[in-house]
Amino acid sequence: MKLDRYGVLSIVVRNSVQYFKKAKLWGAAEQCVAVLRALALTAGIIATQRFFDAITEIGSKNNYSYLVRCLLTLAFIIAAQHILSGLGQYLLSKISYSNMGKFMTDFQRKLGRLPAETFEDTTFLDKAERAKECLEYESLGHFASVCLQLLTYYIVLFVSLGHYLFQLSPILPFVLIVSFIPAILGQLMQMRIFVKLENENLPLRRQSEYYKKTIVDRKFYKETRMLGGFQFFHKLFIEGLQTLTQNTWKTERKAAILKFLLGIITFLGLGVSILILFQLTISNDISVGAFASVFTALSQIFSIMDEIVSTCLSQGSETIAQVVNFYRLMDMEEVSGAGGDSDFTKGIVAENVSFTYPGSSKAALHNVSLTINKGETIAIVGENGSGKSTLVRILTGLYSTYDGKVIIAGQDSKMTHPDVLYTGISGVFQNYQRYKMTLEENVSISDTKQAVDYSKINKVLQKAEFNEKKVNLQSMLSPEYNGVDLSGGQWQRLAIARGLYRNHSFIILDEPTAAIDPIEEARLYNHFKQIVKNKSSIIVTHRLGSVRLADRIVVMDQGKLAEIGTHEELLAKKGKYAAMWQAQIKWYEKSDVI
Ligand SMILES: Nc1ncnc2c1ncn2[C@@H]1O[C@H](COP(=O)(O)OP(=O)(O)OP(=O)(O)O)[C@@H](O)[C@H]1O
Repeated sequence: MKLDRYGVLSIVVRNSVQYFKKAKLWGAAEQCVAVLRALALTAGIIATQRFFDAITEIGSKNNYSYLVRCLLTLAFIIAAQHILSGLGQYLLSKISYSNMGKFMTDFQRKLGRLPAETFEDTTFLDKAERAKECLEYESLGHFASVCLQLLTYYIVLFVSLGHYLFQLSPILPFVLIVSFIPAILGQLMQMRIFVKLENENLPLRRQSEYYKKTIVDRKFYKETRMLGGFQFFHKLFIEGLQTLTQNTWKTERKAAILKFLLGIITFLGLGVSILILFQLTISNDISVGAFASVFTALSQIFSIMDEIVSTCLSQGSETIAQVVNFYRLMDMEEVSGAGGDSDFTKGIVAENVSFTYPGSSKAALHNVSLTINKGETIAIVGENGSGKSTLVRILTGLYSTYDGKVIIAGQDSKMTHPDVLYTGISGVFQNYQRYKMTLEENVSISDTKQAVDYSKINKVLQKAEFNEKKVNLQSMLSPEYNGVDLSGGQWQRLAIARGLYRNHSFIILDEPTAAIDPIEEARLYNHFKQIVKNKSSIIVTHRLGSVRLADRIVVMDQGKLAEIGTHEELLAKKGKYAAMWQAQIKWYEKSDVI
């Protein structure tokens, strides 16, 4: 029989093995302590019985030394129980923290090795978010710990305690277990109710969190205030919160009634167990000491059973879905490919490339063929959604699940490892990052494999015309960390400097210039063309004044390469480019850029 890779048993075994691999000797120590805790608990009940028996017999036997020995044994066992319990807690938290870090590292490494296009898939992003939550709440460690404790603590406890009770009366362990069945059923029903509640509440909670952000988050608040959106978002936030509270309250009420009814049945079971004990004592089948020890231990036994059900069944079954999601993600196929040496004199060649985003039914690119020669600057223009950025991502080797063929610097992008492809490629994209770090780090982060080259940082900042006087290389660029913020335009120049700092033979500017006016952008791009002389480059923009000096211009339309040629050739063609140029020419009329 073949085991389902994501079935409960497989996942329990896999997660426990991972837990042990990460915790090593500490994990073995934790389980040994769990066995000793279980044995100490049973030993405590037996020692209590012996102690009570010794007291009841003291009048007839006068055996004081035996009584003292029983008392000392009991005291020793109780002390051992406390020490073992503390040790167990210590080991659990020690392993939890160190394992959480190790699982998190595995997870981050895995994300780093997944194909870039995976991150365009919203269902994947949702799964990754849930896997992150699973790690943050230490669910993997807790789940492994619960499963292992089931073996090393609860089973050992039940065998040892059950054996003791069975010796007193074979019916006693049976009654205890039967009287606990309603509690098990109750927990299962509660679990279902709460899982349903969680499924209903999850999207509502995310939405409410989002509305809260629109009011208080730095990214949103300016627009929210300016547009007078506070009341609107606040109302949505309150409505969401009310629905969440109502749902929770209804479920809690249902669960409380259920718990109360089942509690009565369990209480009756407890009563029956006491009656049996009483009967056994009266008929001299068990000693008074045995009655006293089991009677005092009954509530402890019940709370242990309750613990098993709530920890193992309830928490365990809630967590398993998260754990399965985590391992499914960890099993996702990674980017792979051969090594090799890139040769950028061979340029970049795309042949009949088509691409559809994961989860999308419409192709973003259809049959695009394009060659970029060494030292050539290609501009890509086209309307919103025409496929410019997608084409760039494929030409730089970021996406590899396309149809057709792409050869980057002599390497087939589907067969070559991305690390090889990215060597020699640099880029600045629309949503470039504003790192909350120093100016120096913000630039040098694009080439962390080399030692920081300060003169190169200054040079690229100059080339990108970054001229913010109030900062130096060590200035922290974030008001949140007592630093300064830059204007949108300066951030864009800084992003271009970052792109130039990285060693490259092929560079892409994918519209990082929206915060710069059209004339300034055109000037910057013309300057850029001089900087990247002898290197292949791509400029993506909507503003045609910036692309006039490109060696060739590619016009994208609905995922297809509609036109290609120099500015003059495309104007002469009187096609899409010529129409776009006519529409924009007035932007540049009074400037000497074009
Ligand atoms: N993550 C995604 N999932 C599904 N479809 C996407 C995704 N990203 C882009 N698309 C779609 O692919 C097509 C091409 O998008 P792309 O971003 O390449 O266009 P673009 O020309 O760069 O647009 P813009 O000028 O607005 O940046 C569009 O129809 C877009 O809706």
